[in-house]
Formats: sequence, structure tokens, C-alpha cells
Amino acid sequence: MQLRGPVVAVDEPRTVQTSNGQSDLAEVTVRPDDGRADPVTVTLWGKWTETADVLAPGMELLVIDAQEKEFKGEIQYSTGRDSMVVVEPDFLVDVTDIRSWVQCPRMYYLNKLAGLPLAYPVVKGTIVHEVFGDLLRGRDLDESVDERVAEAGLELGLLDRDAASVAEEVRQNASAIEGWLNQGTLTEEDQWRSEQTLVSETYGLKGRADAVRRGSPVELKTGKNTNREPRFQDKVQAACYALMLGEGEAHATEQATHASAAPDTGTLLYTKNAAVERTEETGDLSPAKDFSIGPGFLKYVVRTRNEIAAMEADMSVPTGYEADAKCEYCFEQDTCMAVSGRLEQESKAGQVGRAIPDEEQDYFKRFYRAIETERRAVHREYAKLWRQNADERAEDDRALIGLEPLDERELDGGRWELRAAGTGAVSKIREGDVVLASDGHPIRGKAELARVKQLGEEIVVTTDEPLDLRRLDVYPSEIGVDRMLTALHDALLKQPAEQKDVLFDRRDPEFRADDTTYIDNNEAQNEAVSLAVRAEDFALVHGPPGTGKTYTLARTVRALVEQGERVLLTAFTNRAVDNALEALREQGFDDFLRVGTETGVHQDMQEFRLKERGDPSAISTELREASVVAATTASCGSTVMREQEFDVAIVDEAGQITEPGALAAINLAERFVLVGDHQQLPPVVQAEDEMDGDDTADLGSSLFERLIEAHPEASVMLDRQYRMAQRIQAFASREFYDGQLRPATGEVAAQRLTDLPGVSLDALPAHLQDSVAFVDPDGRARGNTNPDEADAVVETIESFRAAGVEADEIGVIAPYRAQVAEINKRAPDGVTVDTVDRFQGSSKEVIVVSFVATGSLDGPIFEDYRRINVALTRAKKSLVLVGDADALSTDSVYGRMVEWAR
Ligand SMILES: Nc1ncnc2c1ncn2[C@@H]1O[C@H](COP(=O)(O)OP(=O)(O)OP(=O)(O)O)[C@@H](O)[C@H]1O
Repeated sequence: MQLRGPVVAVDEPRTVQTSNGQSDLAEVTVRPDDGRADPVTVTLWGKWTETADVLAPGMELLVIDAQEKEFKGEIQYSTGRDSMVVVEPDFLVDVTDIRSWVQCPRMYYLNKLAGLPLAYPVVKGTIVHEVFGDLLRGRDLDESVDERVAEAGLELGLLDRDAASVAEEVRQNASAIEGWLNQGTLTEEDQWRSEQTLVSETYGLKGRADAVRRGSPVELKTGKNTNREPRFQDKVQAACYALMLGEGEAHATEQATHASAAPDTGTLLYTKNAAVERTEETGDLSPAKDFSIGPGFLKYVVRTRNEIAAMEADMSVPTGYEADAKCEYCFEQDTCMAVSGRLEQESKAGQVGRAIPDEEQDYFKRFYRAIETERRAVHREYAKLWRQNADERAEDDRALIGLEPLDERELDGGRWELRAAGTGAVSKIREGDVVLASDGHPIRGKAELARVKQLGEEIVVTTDEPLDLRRLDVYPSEIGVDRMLTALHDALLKQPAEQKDVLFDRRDPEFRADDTTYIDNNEAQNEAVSLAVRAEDFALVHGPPGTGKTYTLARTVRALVEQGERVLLTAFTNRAVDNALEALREQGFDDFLRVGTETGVHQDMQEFRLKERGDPSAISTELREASVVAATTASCGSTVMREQEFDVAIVDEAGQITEPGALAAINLAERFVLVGDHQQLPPVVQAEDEMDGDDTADLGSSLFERLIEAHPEASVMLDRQYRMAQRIQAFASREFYDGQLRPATGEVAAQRLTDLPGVSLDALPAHLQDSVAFVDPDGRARGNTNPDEADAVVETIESFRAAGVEADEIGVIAPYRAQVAEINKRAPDGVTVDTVDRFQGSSKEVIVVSFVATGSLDGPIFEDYRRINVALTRAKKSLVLVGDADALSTDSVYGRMVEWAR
């Protein structure tokens, strides 16, 4: 039987005398049935007491194959011979993390903190792995090596490597693989497959096995190993995959016990063994080393995984004393000592260097906590893959279900293209995304990581192996949180102290004197460009809706380039990055380089995109020498971008970016300019509910907001807007901008619908003739929808259409996705219906807002008053609010809004 629930108490392990001699035990009290049942005691025997050592109340415990016994009328539970004990099973520990943890827990921590560096052995290792996969899929060796080396062109170039010598080295490694494969093993019956993504809902593991042969894991290592046995940490890694493969097998054959279905051997392939000189090296030079995986080893692996899960649950920092690793033989010793010294962490290796100041220590701890809390929210997303059923996933917009497989086709290079008929349903999945494709269940069925090529009536994805395409699931990613952590590390431990001074309020930002005029028709914009150009540390540009932020930003880039500065241009979204480039182009400047993926970058900017494939020296020179590099803040944390240096970083949409997210960009430059509006959308934090006040404040508010409050003298507010008619902007100006926002020109202020060709006001019903209108359909909210409101919205749209307004000039904003779907069902083609978040940064001639709520409000409908500011400032000529006036009037802000609109 399985016992699962939160831990209530953990007793100290003790030793008792049993009929089989002495044995250790620890008693743990849990509330089974996910905490719904009364507490019971479970006795963990033998080595499982090591897991009891790391357990704490509140953690989730799973005992697989627990024994149940009645003793004096009370049911008692204990571990038996086949039991497995899993701590926090919903927290998926990465297999490569377990591998570094067994070497030294501190190494695990350092890797997590500092991220992957751009280093030749890492890049070469990746190429060899890819070639391995290609060979397994039957590709020609030379073709594969040339192709994979070319794909790594940018990284190799930045490392000053040339393609020919890398290809030679890769070929030497690959010959070990080829030799081994050619021993007659690669046949159909052998059931080979490469790169299998594995997720275990039982043992809380995730990872990607290099290859699987006859159900057993094969791991590739690009180093050498002249011992007969594989390295211990490599065996641990292979055993993790064995455990997960066993679980998959058990699901497929509906066996109850997973561990017994696990393969009992694993293979390690040390490719460098094939390249060493046999005359100089002694020992076992065969690349392939098999080992047997017994039940005891699998349990050891699970206990090790438990140590990580428990440490992550209480967010403690490992010291290195947990392992008997010898620091003096460790390559990481210097880094370990430096990090320990600077962050004042206890460490087995010791400490060197001076500790960073207290306020920075504090900052590190606060943000570390907040980021790790956010990581746990990502892990809850993973758990939804098996905790929610298909309908719930679809309802949550996280899956496309009920697809009908159409056909599959093998592509050049051995990958597959799968097609299925869609159902018309929508989800968060977008073209270009990497998702989990499955034949029905993303974890328990056959599943593959897939890249989405096309969505719509026909759905097309590419995968490593074919399968019946029946379902696509969002596959959560930790890359965002990983990068935030690395940015935090880089900001505090790599940046010079003088640069940090202004961030920690030890010094005020400084400005040079200069009175050049950059923009002659808008004083605030001119002042903003000037401030940015004169800044020795940073400048802040506050741009309310439609005030020409993008225009000003583009002018700033040009001014900086004219001074010979190298500029990094970034924004939170790809769209804003491309908009800024478009504005630059309109101003006659196109000497920029766009860094981003093919699917992320707008069609119009593809010609400026840096291609990562090709001749190393040519591509890397292109990047190194570009005077303007444009990328999203998320990609500023990539290994490639982390190698770049700039004079100035300009960050657009800065109000929407978490503080560590912004650090990723400003770490790369000596000075920075933040452009944004903290009265519009704040950073999106998934773990909002879990974070206590302080943590949310840390991730939920932007660096822009913190600095503009601390240093108003380093900011300029753009106060003239080029978008809205006077009447439309009045409420937002008063409510959110102290009445300072004004139309830039008389034309902007006085614009009317009749300015649009073919539109006649007379054709509109009287209540829609004013540029701001309020419609109360007296509807009733049902959950997150309000069908009567949806009807009123559609009727309003029809009136505007009848008066001659084009469908694509009309936008509808609703607070919930359910209401968006409700309206979309009935709205005419061409009208954009969406949530506020998707409307930020855009505008329409006519905007209709649906508020949904009826009765009395228990909080701002759009989550946050900043969202209503965004919703009300998208319209140029006509804004119609559709809502329940009585309900809205129960809130003071909405009450004033109704007064204004009626
Ligand atoms: N100084 C100016 N002179 C003339 N036109 C301007 C000026 N500044 C901005 N504009 C025009 O006003 C419009 C809005 O500008 P822009 O797109 O830069 O606004 P924004 O603040 O970035 O908008 P959003 O609120 O959507 O981010 C554009 O058409 C732009 O060309």
C-alpha cells in the first residue's frame, strides 16, 4: 500500500534489538490521504532513517509499499523490504543535480547559483551528445559532425575555436561511439532510442537520458575513465534513469511495483578513451562500461534525491560537510572558497575574500528566498501534469486534448514530423514552443518533447521519435528562475563595488552637464534623452500610455551611438524589442543586431537577426562588433549574452520586469536607462499566494519602481500623450498620474470617430456618440463569465461596425480568459478580444471593456488597479465600459470611474 501526506512530527532515530540483530529505526507521524486523514505513525527502518534525518514537519512524505499491521487495536505502518520512501514527491529533482550532489552538495549549490559558463568542454560535450543522438537515428557520421559543429558556430567563435579542429576532436570522440554501435548492436530488435525525456511522479525526478537500449539507460561522458568500473556519480545518474524507465514500464504494463520493473544494468560510454594514446595510458581503455543496478543502489539513489528535496524545501544552504568529498582534489575549490567568503557561508573548503556589505548580504538572502519560492511554483506546474486530468488541463489552458492523429513523416536527420487535426480549442501553447506531445497522457503514456511548428485546424510538431499525436501539454521550465538566480549572483559577486553603490543607496546617481537638444517639439522627451545621455550611473524614463516612450528610446539609442557608445537594447517582450527597432528604422538608423530565436523575432526584423549557425569567427565577430545589440531581458541571461559587455543598457517595459530580471540586463553594462511605467502592469509572479508580504514585494515590484521612488531626481516623466482623445485620457490622468498627463496636440485632444474614413456618428445609437460611454446590461456573473455582458459587448461592436468602423479597429478587453472566450464565440471576425496583459503596449480606435463582476466587489476586478489603468488607456477615439454600475460603485476607484464615464 501507499502512504502519503504531510509530516506532522519526526522522532529521533534510535537503535533497537530485533530478532535479526541490531537495527535503526525512526518514527514519523504523517497525515495520510494528502492530509485529510487522522495522523498515523510510520516506522522507517534501517537506512531510511537517513531520510528521517532530513525530514521536517510540513514536508510531504510518500512511502511506497508500506507494511500495514494491527497492534493492540491500532494500525501501524512501517517500511518493508520493497519499500521506497520519497520526500516531497511533487518536487522534481533534476538527475544531473543528483549527480553533482553526490560529488559534493556544495558543488550542486554553486552550479545552481552561477549557472553554466561559456566554456569549451561544455560546448564540445553538447556537440558530442548531439552527434551520438544523430548516429542512433541512423545519420551519417561526417554529415552529423559538420552540421552540429556549424550549429554551435557562435559559441565556438566566442571561445576562439575554429570549426575544423573542433570537428576533428568531436570525430575522435564519436569514433568511440561508432565503434561501439558497430559491434552489431544497432538493430531493430535492439530497441534503441536517443534522448528520452523522463519525468517521475513517484520518485520526484526529471531528466533526459542520453540513450536507452533494450530498456536500459546508456549515458555518454566525453571525458576519459581508465578504471574498469564507471565513476560513482555516473552510475548514480544512470540509476536514476533506470528508476524512471522502470516506472514507465510499470505504467505501460499496469504493474503496481515500479522499482522491480527497473532495468538491472546500465552502461557508461567514456568517449575520450578512444582518443587516448595507448602507449601512454594504462588501465581499461574500453569506452563502454556496464554495471549492474541492484535494489539497494536504487534505494540509495532515492535517499540522495530526498536530501536535495528536503534541503530545497527548507531553503537551506549546503556546507560541503554533508559529503566526505576531499576539497583539496576539487576543481571548484577556489570558486567555492570565494563564494563562501563573500557571502559569509559556512563551507568545508574554507573561505577567502572579503564579505560583501551587510545590505548586499541581506538583499541576496531575500531574493534567494523569493526566487526559490517562485521555483516551487514552477514545480507545482510540473505536478499538474499528473495531478490534473485532461479536462482540467485543457480548462486551465495548459493542454490541447482530443487531437486526431493524421500522419507522421521522417525528416532528414532522423527527426519526425507529426500531424494531427485540432479541435479549435485554444491554450497557452504558441507556435515555436517546446511542449510535451503524447498519445494521451504526458507522463503515464508515450510522450516526447516536441517543437510546435503549426497550430490551428491542423497541428504540426517535430519530435525525436514518432507517436500517436493526441495531446499537447505545456512543459514548465525552470530556465526563468535559474536565470534570475544567476543574475543575482553576477550582480553581487561579479560587479565592481562602485557600480553597486547606486543600487544600494550608498551614493546618489551622477550626471554630466550638457545642453544638446535632441527632440525639439516635446520638452519632456528631450529632457529624457538628455538625462539618459548625461547619466554616469543610471537614468529613469517614466512613460505613461502613448507618450512616445518608444520614440524617445530610439532617439536615445541614436544619441548614445553618435557618442561612440556600445548599446544593449532590451525589453521584457520580443514585441517591444522589435517595436523599438522599428522606431529606430523609422528614424533612419538600422545598424543594429537582433539576438533571439527565429520564432521569437518578428518577420520584419529577421534580416537583422544573428544566426548562430555558421563560421565561428564570422558570427562571433558580428556580435562582438555590433554597436547596438537588441534582445529580451530573458535572453540577456544566456551563456552567450553573459559574455558581452556594453557601455549602456537600455531596458524598456522596465515596470514589468522583476528586479533580478532587470539585473540580467544591467549586469552587462556600465550604465543603464530604465524606461517604463510602474502605474501599468507589474512583474508577473507565479508564486504570489505563497510569498509572505516581503517576498512578494521583492519579486512583485520592479527595480524601476524602487529606483524612481528613491531617486525622483534621476527620472523624467513624459507628460504629453499622442494617443487618446481628451475625454478618454482624463480619468487615467487624474487617477494615476496626478493630473499631469495631457494630450500632446490639439489634434490628439479633439480626435473623433468621424475622423476615420467612412464613419458617421449619426448611425450610432445616442449613448455611444460620446467618446466615453457606460453600458449597464443588468447582467449576472456566473463564475468568471457574464453572458449578458457578452451580449451587450457584441451588440456594441455591431453598432460601431454599422457606423462604418472596421473590425480591426475595435478591441475588447475582459478580466478573465473565460469571459474572453464567451465574447469570442460571438464577436465578428477581425475584432481582437483579449485580457489586459495581452493588450499592454497596443492601442485601437475603439475599445470595449467588460467588467463581468456583479454584486459587491471583493477586490479590484482586474487583480490590481494598474491593470484597469492599462485597460482604460488603449482607446484612441471611443471607449465603452460595459459593467454593473451598482457593483462597481462599491469600490472607490471604480466608483469614480463610473461617475466619469456616465
Ligand atoms: N515628439 C514626437 N513628435 C511627433 N510624434 C511623436 C513624438 N513622440 C511620439 N510620437 C508619435 O506618437 C505615437 C506614440 O508613440 P510611441 O509608440 O513611441 O508611444 P509609446 O509611449 O511607446 O506607447 P505605449 O504606451 O504603447 O508604450 C507614435 O506614432 C509616435 O511616432
